[in-house]
Amino acid sequence: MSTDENGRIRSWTLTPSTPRYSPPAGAVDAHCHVFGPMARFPFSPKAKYLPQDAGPDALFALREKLGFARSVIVQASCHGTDNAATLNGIAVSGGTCRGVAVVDPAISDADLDMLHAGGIRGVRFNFLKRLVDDAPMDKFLDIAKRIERLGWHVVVYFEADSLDEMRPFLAAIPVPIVIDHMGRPDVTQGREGADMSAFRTLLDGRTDIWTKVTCPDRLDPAGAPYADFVKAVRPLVADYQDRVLWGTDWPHPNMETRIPDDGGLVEVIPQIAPTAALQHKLLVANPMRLYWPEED
Ligand SMILES: O=C(O)c1cc(C(=O)O)oc(=O)c1
Repeated sequence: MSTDENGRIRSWTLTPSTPRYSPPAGAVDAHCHVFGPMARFPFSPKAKYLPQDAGPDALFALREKLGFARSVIVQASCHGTDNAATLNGIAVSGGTCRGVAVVDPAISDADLDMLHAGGIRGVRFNFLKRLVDDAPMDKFLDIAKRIERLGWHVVVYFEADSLDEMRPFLAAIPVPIVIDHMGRPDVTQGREGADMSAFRTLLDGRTDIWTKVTCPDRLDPAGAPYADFVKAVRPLVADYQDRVLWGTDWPHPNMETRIPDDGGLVEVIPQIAPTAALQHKLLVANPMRLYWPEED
């Protein structure tokens, strides 16, 4: 745990290892965040955690070290619905970042257009009670309908025990859906455990539901080298290879007691995607289709 004199938490390591595995050219980290810097981009008064600054410079330095070319910055809950920090990260990236926003349901069409011009390509709906005060499904559905004209998708974050109540909501969404961290299955149940099976049923119901095969550090209680995560997730990558994404999740919000080594997270990639063809889909072809479709 690393908390500074102002009570601000650091949830990422300052000394990540250099991974032995080298991602393919053009690899995309499709799930990471920026925090602040707070002096320019204050956190939301409703934030459930107060992190130290983790701005674009630190993100780009890590990306370089890990061998990634592009990033998708996902608006972190600590910034609420003010996407300025995310837009700043995209703006200073020279075209190498795109983003996913969190929006107030009352947002105007003009403001959605402004987000698009700033590199946003999706909206995130967060259902974790420890992260947000409310998650109004009817209003989220309205947003999902309004972003269709922009060619965006929605990113949904929920936990495995709420999957059943999510099903009708997800079924009503008219745009592609990306599920954060596979809806947090209990990976110790194994590849055919109840959580993974329920999640596969969801993926089987629609061909435009994608998922991020991310966060072994959050999902595998045994920690590195994340053997249970690998066992449960490798078959998922093989079976849904055209709709899986990978990301570091840096700066790992809330992971202050189990800070992962980012290099160690990259080492997991060739274990869940064991061939060059799978790695290319996971790290290049799939995220490019979703976030840089004009280059596809
Ligand atoms: O599980 C988490 O604590 C978490 C939090 C956030 C966020 O605060 O936005 O994002 C994530 O992807 C994961």
